Order: sequence, then C-alpha cells, then structure tokens
Amino acid sequence: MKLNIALLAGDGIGPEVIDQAVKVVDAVSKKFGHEVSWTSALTGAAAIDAHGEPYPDSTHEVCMAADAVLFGAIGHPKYDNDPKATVRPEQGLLKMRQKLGLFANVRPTFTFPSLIDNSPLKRERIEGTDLIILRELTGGIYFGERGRKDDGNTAFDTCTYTRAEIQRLAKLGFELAMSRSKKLCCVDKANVLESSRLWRETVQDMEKDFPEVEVSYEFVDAVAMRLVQWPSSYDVLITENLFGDILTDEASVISGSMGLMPSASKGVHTSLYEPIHGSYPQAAGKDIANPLATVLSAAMMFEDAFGLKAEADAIRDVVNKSLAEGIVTEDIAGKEGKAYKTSEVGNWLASNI
Ligand SMILES: NC(=O)C1=CN([C@@H]2O[C@H](COP(=O)(O)OP(=O)(O)OC[C@H]3O[C@@H](n4cnc5c(N)ncnc54)[C@H](O)[C@@H]3O)[C@@H](O)[C@H]2O)C=CC1
Ligand SMILES: CC(C)CC(=O)C(=O)O
Ligand SMILES: [Mg+2]
Repeated sequence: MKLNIALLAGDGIGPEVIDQAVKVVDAVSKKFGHEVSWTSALTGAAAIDAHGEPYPDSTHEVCMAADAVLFGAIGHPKYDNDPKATVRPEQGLLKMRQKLGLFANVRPTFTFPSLIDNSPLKRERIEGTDLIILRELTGGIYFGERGRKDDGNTAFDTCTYTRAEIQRLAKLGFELAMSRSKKLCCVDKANVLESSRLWRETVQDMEKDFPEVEVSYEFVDAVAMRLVQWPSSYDVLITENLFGDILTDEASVISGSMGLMPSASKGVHTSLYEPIHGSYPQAAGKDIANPLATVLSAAMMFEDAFGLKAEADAIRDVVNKSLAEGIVTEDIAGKEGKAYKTSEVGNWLASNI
C-alpha cells in the first residue's frame, strides 16, 4: 500500500520526537511491504520565522493532499513570555484544526504493565485503566469571540457551541461506547454554564438512538477529582474543548508521563495524529524527550487512517517491549534507572520491530 503522509514537526521537541516516529513508521512499513511518501511542511514558530504566519497556505495544501498528517508540537517561549505578541504559534494549531475540520480529538488513557509503579498514583487505583476522552476540538472558548474592552483592563473569551457541533462529537462518543463497554460519560459544567446545558440537553436527546448505552452526566470539577481517584471506573468520556484539554493532561499522570499519551484528531477533510503534549521547550535540542507519545500516535494512524491493524499492533508491541526492557527516556527511567536518549529509543524501536 502507498502511504502519503504529511509531516509537521513543529517546534521545540517536535522535530526530535517526529524523527523517531518516522524511523518506526519506515521500519514497520518496510516489514509489511508498504511504500511511504513523506511530505514535510512548517507550522508554529518555525513557520512564523520562515513565512510570517504559523499555518501557511502551503502547509495546508500539503495536509489536504496527504492521506494522513503526523504532527509533533508547536510553541516557543519567546511567544509564551510575551503576552503582547499578536502572531503566536498556537494560532497556527487552532487554524490548522479549524481548516482541516478536525472536530474530534480521541485521547486514550491507559497504563503500561511495566510502568504501573512509575505512576505517582497507587497501583490499585490505576490498574486496569483503559479510558478514552473524546475532546471536541474546533469549538468552544478557544474559537469564540475574544478581546479587550476599550479601557484595556477588561478581557473576555467566549464559549460558544451549536447543537450540530455537539451532536457530531457526541455521535462519535456513542459509537465508540457501543464498540467498548457501552458506558458514556458526558462531562460538563451544566450547573453554571449555558453552553454546558446545551451539551447536556443534546446528549440526552440522543440517548434514544443508542438505547444500549448507559449515559452518565458529571460535572467537570468532580471528574477532575475522580479521574485520578478511580480512573478505571470510566470508559468513554465526551467533553468540550477546554475541559478535554485540561483533563487529558491530568489523565497522563495515570500512565506515568506526558510523553506517553498519543491522540488522533478526526476530521471532515483528513485526520491528524499527534502526541497530547506540547513543545516542551526546556528539553528542546537535548535529545531527552520521550518519543513514545508520537510513536503511538503513528500506531493510531496505521489503524485509523489506513485500516492497518497488524502494523499498529506491531508498533504497540515493540513499544511495550522497549518499556519492559528498560529502553526508556529520563522521564520514565527515574533517578536510579538508566536513561536513554530520544534518538536511541527511536533507533531501538526501529531495529526491533
Ligand atoms: N499540541 C501542541 O502543539 C501543544 C503545544 N503546547 C505549547 O507547548 C509549549 C510548552 O507548553 P507546556 O505547558 O510546558 O506543555 P508541554 O506539554 O510542552 O510540557 C509540560 C511538561 O510535560 C512533560 N513532557 C511533555 N512532553 C514530554 C515528552 N515528550 N517527554 C517527557 N516529558 C514530557 C514535561 O515535564 C514538561 O515540562 C507552549 O508554547 C504551549 O503553548 C502545549 C500543549 C499542546
Ligand atoms: C494551544 C493549545 C490548545 C494546545 C493544547 O494544549 C492541546 O491541544 O492539547
Ligand atoms: Mg493541551
């Protein structure tokens, strides 16, 4: 099979973790007889430096022409520490999600058998965790009207959702629940927010179309607590953009590191695969970041975008093997264990696949 993949490395550790994913994708493709064609393009601060904007049209064209997009991360401290910057890398991420119509971000949270004791949470709490947070990705407060009042001292951001936006995300959530344990949790703040009340009302209306799915409705503040208290009690959770962003970083603690959690962003025009973490600027250029979240995102790409499950499983198997054998970066190795470089982990994965 010919696999046309757009490659957006981005900023910070993005290029380093993407390099490892490319090695693994090339290795698994070789093993299974696929031909990979990579087309690279700039996003984020790298694109601002080269083109003056963080998601140039040329990058969009590359994404649209590809069968799938593999993305690293964007973000640079020079913008993070300058609140007055008007062009920012993150605008590129949002524009990319919007222009590609990537409305559903599938973020699984799971544990790795050999890492259970790496989590700061107790083994008995997290064992058996296998949940998916389905985060709405092109609506809500990240895309709503925002600004400053004339006095400059009052700022506002608006959270807006339409019924149709909620329905398309919730439909995926119900379908996902049907393919798993038939349990769905709608996470909102309907005791306060009108947009959350529309979420709840819309999901309640959809229940009749999926009578086998047991739906619960929980407030986001309580979910933030229960997620680390008793994560294995959840299966599929659906939620809006901001809540999903925050809850998934929190949930990564269950697995043991932010550097482990992959995601798939499903869309109208294409699908994009990306780690849930950011550009981790403190580690940029040091060859220490964990590449596994990006490698596992590539596994999701094989399964979802190309329907190649055996290839995806081969990647997951070699990742599990690397963890079991201690071929891990410093975030997992801890103070006593041997820490491998990002590139060493990538090389090991590619040669053991
Ligand atoms: N999708 C994206 O491109 C995202 C971009 N960002 C951007 O990234 C920049 C940094 O943001 P932060 O809030 O510091 O989030 P971050 O996710 O980059 O890093 C937070 C912490 O998570 C850990 N971490 C993240 N990735 C890791 C990896 N691969 N291996 C080991 N540990 C890892 C590190 O302890 C790090 O300090 C900002 O400019 C932000 O806007 C943030 C989140 C997502
Ligand atoms: C710019 C942010 C919305 C990026 C982020 O934190 C994420 O997508 O998880
Ligand atoms: Mg985030």
